[in-house]
Amino acid sequence: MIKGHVALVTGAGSGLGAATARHLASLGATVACIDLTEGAAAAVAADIGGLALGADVSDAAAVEAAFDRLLEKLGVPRVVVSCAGIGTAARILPRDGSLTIGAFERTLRVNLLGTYTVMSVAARAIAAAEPLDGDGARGVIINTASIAYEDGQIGQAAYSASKGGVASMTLPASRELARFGIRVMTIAPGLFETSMSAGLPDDVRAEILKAVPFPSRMGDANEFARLVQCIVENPMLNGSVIRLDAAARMPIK
Ligand SMILES: C[C@H](O)CC(=O)SCCNC(=O)CCNC(=O)[C@H](O)C(C)(C)COP(=O)(O)OP(=O)(O)OC[C@H]1O[C@@H](n2cnc3c(N)ncnc32)[C@H](O)[C@@H]1OP(=O)(O)O
Ligand SMILES: NC(=O)c1ccc[n+]([C@@H]2O[C@H](COP(=O)([O-])OP(=O)(O)OC[C@H]3O[C@@H](n4cnc5c(N)ncnc54)[C@H](O)[C@@H]3O)[C@@H](O)[C@H]2O)c1
Repeated sequence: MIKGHVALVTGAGSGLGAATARHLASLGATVACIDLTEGAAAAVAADIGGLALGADVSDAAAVEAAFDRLLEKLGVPRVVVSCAGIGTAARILPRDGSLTIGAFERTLRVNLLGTYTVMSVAARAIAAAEPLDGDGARGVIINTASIAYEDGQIGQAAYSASKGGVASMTLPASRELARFGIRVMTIAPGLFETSMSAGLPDDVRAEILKAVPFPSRMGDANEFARLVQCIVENPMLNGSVIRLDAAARMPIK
């Protein structure tokens, strides 16, 4: 379902998405790279002979338009990996008495609604495609949560809620899309070396790394990409959330 097929990666302009796009291309896939930052997607797409598509995943019309272009240029993607997302750090009750409801809404729109939107548009196209094997497999959708869905820190109520939603969608989505031969899986990464984690305060990152048993380091984006490959290549992986975290459990803050 990789070599000689089309794949779609969102958030492909950076970090885990970029590494996944590159890895799938190295395995013989033709990869469409969606990102809010079209230039970043274009740089990755140019490197791997893929297609760059600029779109905000929280904007359904933009996602549908990007998908229409993907179908026109490359055809139906059989592997869809949603990495697009934002990290939000905001207290429910900051000292200044402000409300952080806007930050919550923005986080849920991108991380949860954006993931649902891409999954919906992709599933519609994949369900109409020819089955690829004796099982009737047509494709696999892999979403990205975070260990914060279970170990959320102070200031991560919005982020953890968004990732908890992504994790919770996995089983019902896999149950519903089974009739179309579409598998749905979620990866919940721990701390990985990307632009997102680079933006964390040094003390926050240091505290988290103390709680990473082995290997006690940040993950490499290629290690995420290799799990994507494993999921695609093993048809028995369906409806589950896989923590990819070196046994980390995040501290309270
Ligand atoms: C990215 C991948 O998915 C993997 C991961 O998830 S990696 C983990 C990422 N972790 C995070 O992003 C952490 C998110 N949280 C934060 O960054 C911080 O909590 C925050 C920026 C929201 C707040 O920062 P913080 O340092 O607490 O500053 P601030 O809110 O001003 O509070 C300073 C002090 O005032 C106190 N205070 C804050 N709000 C208060 C209030 N409403 N009333 C009274 N006291 C208050 C706090 O107790 C704090 O003291 P503390 O040291 O005992 O906590
Ligand atoms: N890096 C980590 O430690 C870590 C850990 C757990 C989960 N995650 C999750 O992994 C995913 C990838 O994160 P990353 O570390 O590679 O971050 P990153 O910031 O390096 O990459 C995220 C990419 O998503 C794009 N993006 C953001 N909002 C978008 C939107 N509305 N529409 C389209 N594209 C958008 C950004 O432009 C960026 O290129 C995110 O969902 C993140 O929450 C990251």
